[in-house]
Amino acid sequence: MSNNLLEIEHLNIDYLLDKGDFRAVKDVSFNIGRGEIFGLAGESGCGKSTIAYAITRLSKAPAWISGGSIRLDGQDLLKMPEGELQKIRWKRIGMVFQSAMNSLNPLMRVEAQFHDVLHRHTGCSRQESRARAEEMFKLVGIPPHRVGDYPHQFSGGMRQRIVIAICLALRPELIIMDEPTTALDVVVQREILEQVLDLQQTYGFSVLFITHDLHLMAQLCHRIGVMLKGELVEVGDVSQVSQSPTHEYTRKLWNAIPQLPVSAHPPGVFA
Ligand SMILES: Nc1ncnc2c1ncn2[C@@H]1O[C@H](COP(=O)(O)OP(=O)(O)OP(=O)(O)O)[C@@H](O)[C@H]1O
Repeated sequence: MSNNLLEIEHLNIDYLLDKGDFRAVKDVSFNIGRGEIFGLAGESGCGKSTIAYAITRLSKAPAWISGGSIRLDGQDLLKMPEGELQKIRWKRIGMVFQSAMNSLNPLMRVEAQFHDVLHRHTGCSRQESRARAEEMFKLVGIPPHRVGDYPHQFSGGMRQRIVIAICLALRPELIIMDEPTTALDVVVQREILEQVLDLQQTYGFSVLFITHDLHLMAQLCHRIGVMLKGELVEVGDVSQVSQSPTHEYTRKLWNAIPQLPVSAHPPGVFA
């Protein structure tokens, strides 16, 4: 068994527009190891989210995956029938996007939303999913008795934690986090990411972590890939990419923020 959980090779993604096709992702290749937190950095519009959506083939028109492969445990997700892929989404690959907290259904108690996802993928009963919801609430630091509340009864940070809890409830092997805490204030953001890190260390899932915040990325990730205008221009360990970047653009990115205390702690540990 390869130590890589996810292998992306020569991925090309186009937006098919009236004024002509636009290649947003150009020949991108990278791997994510089992239990690894991999960060994707780069300025707005460089193609990070386009890749995130493509991994579980959630890209919507006019996006078109025009080439390459995305393998999970050796199986090419791009060639898989939709029915099989549906079993992989959430069950093996969890997704937490920036506006995820708004994706909770306002009319349904949180407990019922857990049940929806858990029942669909595992066939579990209401009682079992309630127990699971309570367990997950504890893990993300929300009092378990609140599983019966509606989304509006929680703060934005709590709602984002709930989405993470639902995502983790199925014990996915990979979690894609695209700007998971950008909408939150820095204190809440830090708390949530510390929890994600704890959970990652307990359960050993892999993470694809996408953020504009390089400082945060350097504190959380083991390896980082840097994108520029659709191309992956650099990939390496967090210490190499932050301390001796090989690409001029990566140097510029680091120089644009205050000096980082990266060497003061091992990757994946908050300072
Ligand atoms: N639906 C769309 N139609 C046309 N072009 C799009 C569409 N979605 C994204 N793009 C273009 O594709 C490129 C990559 O966008 P993408 O959202 O992947 O970037 P990003 O790196 O995630 O940016 P951000 O950090 O701001 O979210 C951008 O130039 C964007 O304008």
